[in-house]
Amino acid sequence: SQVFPRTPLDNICKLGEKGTLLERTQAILEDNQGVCGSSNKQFESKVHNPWTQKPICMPQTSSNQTYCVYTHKNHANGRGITFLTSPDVERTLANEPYFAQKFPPHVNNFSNPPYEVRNVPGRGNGLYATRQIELGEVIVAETPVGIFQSDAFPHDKALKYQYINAAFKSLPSETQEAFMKMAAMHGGKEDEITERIHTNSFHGEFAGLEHFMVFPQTAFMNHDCRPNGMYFFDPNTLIKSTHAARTILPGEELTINYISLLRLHKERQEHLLDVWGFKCTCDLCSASQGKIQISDFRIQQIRYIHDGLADWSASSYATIAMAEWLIELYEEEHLWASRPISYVFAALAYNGVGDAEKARAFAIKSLETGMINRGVNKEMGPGNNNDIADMQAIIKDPKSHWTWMARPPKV
Ligand SMILES: C[S@@+](CC[C@H](N)C(=O)[O-])C[C@H]1O[C@@H](n2cnc3c(N)ncnc32)[C@H](O)[C@@H]1O
Repeated sequence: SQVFPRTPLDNICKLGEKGTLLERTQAILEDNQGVCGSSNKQFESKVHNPWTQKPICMPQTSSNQTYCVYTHKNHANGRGITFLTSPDVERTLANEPYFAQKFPPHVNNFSNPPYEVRNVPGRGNGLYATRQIELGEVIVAETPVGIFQSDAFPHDKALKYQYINAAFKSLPSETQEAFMKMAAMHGGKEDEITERIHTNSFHGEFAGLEHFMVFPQTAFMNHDCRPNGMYFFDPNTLIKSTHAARTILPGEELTINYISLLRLHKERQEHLLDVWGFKCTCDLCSASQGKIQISDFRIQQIRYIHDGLADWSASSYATIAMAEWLIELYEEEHLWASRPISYVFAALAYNGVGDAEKARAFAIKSLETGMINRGVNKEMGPGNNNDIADMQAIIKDPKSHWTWMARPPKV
């Protein structure tokens, strides 16, 4: 992959060191031209690869940390991307192939989508299928337009808004428009850009540090505790792809999960309220107490079976019957978006007792039903984060996989 030279820190315009807040904000909005004063003029002609404009840095804090706006205006076929992050993180970005890659035509292409935006009282906008969407079909594939290190939101609100606005204003105007179409529903305590970041961001890690990522089209999708969409963020390409987790009929709302699907009702409600700032009104959360209790009971059983099947020690309580039961529980619970996981568990469990045929059949099924949100990603799972590779290995040669006969049948 191509490596770009990084921007040395002293080749950066440090805003906020002088002038009033108004002057500084104005300076940022004027695209950072001549705002650093004459001492920095000597740097102005230098190259800032891979960035298309000169990085803009906050004044350093007492901890000597600074955060800067780094923008690539042409990224992903002209959509643009801006980072508000630390120079340490930026150093690692410069080694990533994000800026050299060619994007497939469906990425950031929102013409002729299989959905329309509709407004539903109580939930704001959402995406609704305008035709049948098949299992696995791509619904949205897009790159983030803004990536903000979570630590880069200082308590000094004026300073925070100044730099967040500078990041926003550095994006192409069409991308700014898409950004402003996102909902601002996080309590109204922040400015309009920050409010949108808090309402719509997904978490991601860059250089091991937490960042908020903004995907304006995916952001139209409401949360559902039993969603019909599943997504995967590929850290190597920065593409977030959302796919149908089952056949979706015309008129159905397209939904994703903002949080883990295996939390109990109360845990989900609390988390969505505390972190996302809304009370979930999805079908499951709006169901009768009886239905919610049955769902919670299934989730508890799923968690128990997961723990057993993930334990490959001699004292594990896992059985093959549990693996079969797990698949039924996922079906009954309508956990389409994570259903492939149940097949992964079953494939490994059958391989563990030396049933190659069943192991292979479930491995195939896991790949057929999606595995989208597994990708090369982490999260919980049967012991490692290489589910796809594991399933492919079992399909190819079950006996060469480490689980082969690793759990002889109990007598
Ligand atoms: C990422 S946005 C989703 C799109 C948004 N509805 C809009 O109008 O653009 C997240 C916001 O949508 C609303 N929302 C999403 N899922 C919801 C749900 N299950 N129940 C209630 N409100 C929901 C909440 O206001 C939340 O802050």
